[in-house]
Amino acid sequence: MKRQLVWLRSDLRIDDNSALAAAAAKGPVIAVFLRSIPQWQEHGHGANKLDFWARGVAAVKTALNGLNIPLLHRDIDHYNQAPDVLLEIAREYDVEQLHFNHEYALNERHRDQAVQDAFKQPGITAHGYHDAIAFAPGSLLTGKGDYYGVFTPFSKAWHKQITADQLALRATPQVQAALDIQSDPLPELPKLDSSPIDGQLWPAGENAAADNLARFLRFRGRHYKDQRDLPKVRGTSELSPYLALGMISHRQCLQAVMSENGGHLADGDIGLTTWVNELVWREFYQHVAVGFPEVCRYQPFQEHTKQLQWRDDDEGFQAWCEGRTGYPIVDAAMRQLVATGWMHNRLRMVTAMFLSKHLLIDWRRGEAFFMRHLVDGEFCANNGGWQWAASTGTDAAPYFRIFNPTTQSTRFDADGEFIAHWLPELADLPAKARHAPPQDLLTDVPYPAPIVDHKAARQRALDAFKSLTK
Ligand SMILES: Cc1cc2nc3c(=O)[nH]c(=O)nc-3n(C[C@H](O)[C@H](O)[C@H](O)COP(=O)(O)OP(=O)(O)OC[C@H]3O[C@@H](n4cnc5c(N)ncnc54)[C@H](O)[C@@H]3O)c2cc1C
Repeated sequence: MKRQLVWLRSDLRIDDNSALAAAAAKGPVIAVFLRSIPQWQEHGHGANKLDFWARGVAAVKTALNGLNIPLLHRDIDHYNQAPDVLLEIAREYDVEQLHFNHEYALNERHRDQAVQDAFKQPGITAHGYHDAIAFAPGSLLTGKGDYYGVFTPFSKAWHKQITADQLALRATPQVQAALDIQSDPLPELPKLDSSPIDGQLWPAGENAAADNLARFLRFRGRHYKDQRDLPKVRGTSELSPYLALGMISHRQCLQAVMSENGGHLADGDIGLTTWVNELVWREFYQHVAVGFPEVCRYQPFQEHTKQLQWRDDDEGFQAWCEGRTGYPIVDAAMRQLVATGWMHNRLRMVTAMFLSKHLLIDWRRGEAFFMRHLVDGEFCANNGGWQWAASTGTDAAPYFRIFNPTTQSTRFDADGEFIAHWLPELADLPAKARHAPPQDLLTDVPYPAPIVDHKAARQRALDAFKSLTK
């Protein structure tokens, strides 16, 4: 029987993996991973994500080997080397078909098209599967046949049209007869410009992801709506790194919700259905990347916002990066990001808005900084989130909606515990004073005064947006 080659990328799991299931149904399987560190660095990924990725590959290798599926490992510098490297493997190992799951950002789509073209050869083909999201981009469109540029109608259409087939879990391959092919040893990560965070913070692999999901649904899912905005509470799933690298699938998440929620995704427990909505947001931004590919070239979704005159302010940017803005909630969040590779969603919105509105610094600088530190860094969600905050994107926050960081702080970290945790220098202040410490309480405390005045900065941003012509 001819062999099947599965090319793993951001789908590092053996359960519920469309490409792997399809390959295993056809014949003996070999898997391959192409490590593309220079290319991923060009895409802005930093040590945290690269390390998590490497650990994920190690975990999937163990799982594949348990099925007698060998994992080959190749290093390439750039995606344009992928077609040749894959063809060479296909020829060497007598492969009939290459199988992979689609990725939707622009460079990845170009890479995959080039691979598919290269595989149009006698006796050898390549097949891509829509696996990472429920609807293939282009299959969920507005009445006019356009991609959705607004979330709410997208979400309504998603819930209306979703089918049991789309949600059905793909078969896990059976153990196959051993092949006379050894897995490659996995190389160490090369020296990067910074060290990754402690790997124990984010254990990699599908077992860790499944445990996280089970714990979330058991203990926190039903409280999600009430607790998801409170950064000091562990109220969200913390599954984003696992979803970003496919150590768990959206189908596994949705099936688990349905079994907790009487088979429903949109009705039933409000905590669980609110959580489903976040998974739909994830899917929405992946459709946006395909429907509006300019966003993948770091262009604003809202064309007229190209006119915005962003401020050149390296000092302000540095203060934001290092958590020294004098706005405790912003600074605490930035320190959480740098220390853990993750930031709470509410605070991603607050810090992104602070950079793009209060400091009027180009959102792309913030997007890149997030990408460099996030262990869950994923182009579509990160770009979507940043463009939302900067009022340049789909569903953009209207430009005049500018979060007051201090109000956000008193609302979502009422007792200042999150601030005290990440800014221990403020922990001895009375809880209420931690949100906007009065200068007289800071005489012996090494904490800066606010680098901008909220009111004045807000007005500056409003003026900048008002001056744009549509
Ligand atoms: C400026 C900014 C940048 C962001 N960058 C990223 C990023 O690089 N990678 C990333 O996965 N998410 C990003 N998000 C979305 C969101 O903040 C994270 O997905 C979420 O905080 C992850 O925590 P969680 O897994 O506990 O989420 P939960 O609240 O448990 O949500 C479940 C899952 O839904 C998805 N999700 C939730 N919210 C969103 C959203 N707004 N957009 C898209 N998907 C969502 C994630 O996959 C998440 O794991 C960003 C948001 C903003 C505002």
